[in-house]
Amino acid sequence: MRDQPEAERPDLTCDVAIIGAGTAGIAAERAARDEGARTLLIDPEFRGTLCANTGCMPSKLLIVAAKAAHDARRAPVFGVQPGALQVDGPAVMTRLREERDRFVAFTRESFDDLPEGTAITGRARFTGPTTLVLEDGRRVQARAVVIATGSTPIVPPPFRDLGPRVLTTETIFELPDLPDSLAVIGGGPIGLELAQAMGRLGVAVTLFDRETRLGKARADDIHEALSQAVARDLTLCLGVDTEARADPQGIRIDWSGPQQGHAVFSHVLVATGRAPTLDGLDLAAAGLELDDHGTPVFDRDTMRCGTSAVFIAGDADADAPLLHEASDEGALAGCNAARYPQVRPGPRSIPFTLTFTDPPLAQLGAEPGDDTLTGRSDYSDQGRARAEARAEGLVVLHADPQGRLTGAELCCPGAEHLSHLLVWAVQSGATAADLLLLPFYHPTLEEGLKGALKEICRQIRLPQAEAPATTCAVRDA
Ligand SMILES: Cc1cc2nc3c(=O)[nH]c(=O)nc-3n(C[C@H](O)[C@H](O)[C@H](O)COP(=O)(O)OP(=O)(O)OC[C@H]3O[C@@H](n4cnc5c(N)ncnc54)[C@H](O)[C@@H]3O)c2cc1C
Ligand SMILES: NC(=O)c1ccc[n+]([C@@H]2O[C@H](COP(=O)([O-])OP(=O)(O)OC[C@H]3O[C@@H](n4cnc5c(N)ncnc54)[C@H](O)[C@@H]3O)[C@@H](O)[C@H]2O)c1
Repeated sequence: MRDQPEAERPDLTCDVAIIGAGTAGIAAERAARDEGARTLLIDPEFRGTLCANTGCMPSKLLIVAAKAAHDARRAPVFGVQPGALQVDGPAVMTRLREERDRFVAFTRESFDDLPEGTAITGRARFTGPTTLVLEDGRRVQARAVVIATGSTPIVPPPFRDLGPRVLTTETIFELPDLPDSLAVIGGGPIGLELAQAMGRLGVAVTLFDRETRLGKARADDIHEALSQAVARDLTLCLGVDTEARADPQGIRIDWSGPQQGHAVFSHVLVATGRAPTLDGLDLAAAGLELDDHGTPVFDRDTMRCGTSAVFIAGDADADAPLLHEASDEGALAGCNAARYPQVRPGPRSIPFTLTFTDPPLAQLGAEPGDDTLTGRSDYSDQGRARAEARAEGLVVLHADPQGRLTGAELCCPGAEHLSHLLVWAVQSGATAADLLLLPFYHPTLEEGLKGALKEICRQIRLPQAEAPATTCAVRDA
């Protein structure tokens, strides 16, 4: 530094500068510090993670309120009469925000544990391969940089500039009351989860998507189960183009394609995807190679961008925009940034997505190939699901020619838990026969997996023996 002219001398120096204090950035900072690096964690707001503020947690809080309404509405199936159902919209939104704020406070408290001088408030942009400048003019020089700037909702042109009735996940959780009616544009995880929850809370919801496939469901029968389920709570309008304009009563949506029509909604939720937050970072100054979408080209085993000293993690890399991936990628990026130039590949978990509809949609592992074995379990008459009056959907398991499980698709009651068991089984290298030898308690949703596991075993003559203690004959003896 000493031979740099004073005007170019950095105000702040460190081994690893992390841009963005969300889940990925927090994990990167911790991992780099654990490796002995001097770190700076830079964020304009330090408001806590997206997950806690406007992502996973508030969306799940809305979903649990919707579940309470749904359970009350279907209680008469069991002979239980809860009386006339009333949903208190302001109370739903108040509880959501109170609980959300608790989660946010926890993520903010983690900033208090940072070593003094580590948290730097400001918006960063590159001025060179490992140099940054903050809005207030402070210059930062690092040995390596981690980009962990997250993502931002995409709002297509027809929905821009129509005022506060057009919502994104940045604004929907701030509503003082539930909307009277809601058009949801986009049937990905965000659109599906929030549309079904709002529908169950009594909001008249129509979900529009320009594609005919919801939630990127990979298998036709899984998609069929999902769309049948959500269509009970809302109106589906798929494969259509939408136009929007302001109307005295709200927002008018005109749609065209296989179906045509128009309607006025009090609010519109735009859930048409999220883009990495890379604008304003001046990636050109960092000299990074960019893909067609302007995202740095990086190695997902090391999180390194090309041959540079820049690493990327979380939604910013547009690879797998999920909480557990942001956390894992952050840790890997931070570790490698601290060790730079000694960069090593880190472990990556197998692909796993879970959309919290009811029933949930879960997909894990690789897509099936030509030699993939498949086994199915039908949940439309599964014992425990039937007892709970929610028997529907199916599980499809995939295995390699030796019977080793490689992936699964689920849309059935309990899929969020069943898919966890299955992803653990896949990651541990278990075969279908191995799982059949494990205990299955009765009567559970897990028992429903046996049909699919046996079908795989039959195809390659693997033993279909079950763990003896779980068979009725032994239990009854
Ligand atoms: C409604 C919704 C529901 C979701 N539900 C789930 C779910 O159930 N399960 C799941 O696994 N995932 C879910 N996700 C996805 C998950 O929330 C994200 O993948 C994850 O939170 C991304 O973390 P991140 O660290 O990449 O980004 P963030 O937490 O957004 O952090 C990015 C940080 O970068 C900062 N920043 C941006 N630009 C700059 C700059 N120039 N300089 C300095 N700082 C900057 C921002 O201020 C921010 O603090 C959901 C997302 C949404 C929107
Ligand atoms: N449970 C979870 O894990 C969870 C929940 C919510 C969000 N997320 C994460 O957030 C990310 C973003 O979610 P998302 O649902 O916004 O995005 P997405 O990209 O997954 O889905 C967007 C949907 O909008 C549709 N679409 C795009 N442009 C459109 C247009 N102009 N008109 C009509 N439809 C249009 C697409 O066909 C697609 O179905 C997801 O990829 C996921 O990783 C995860």
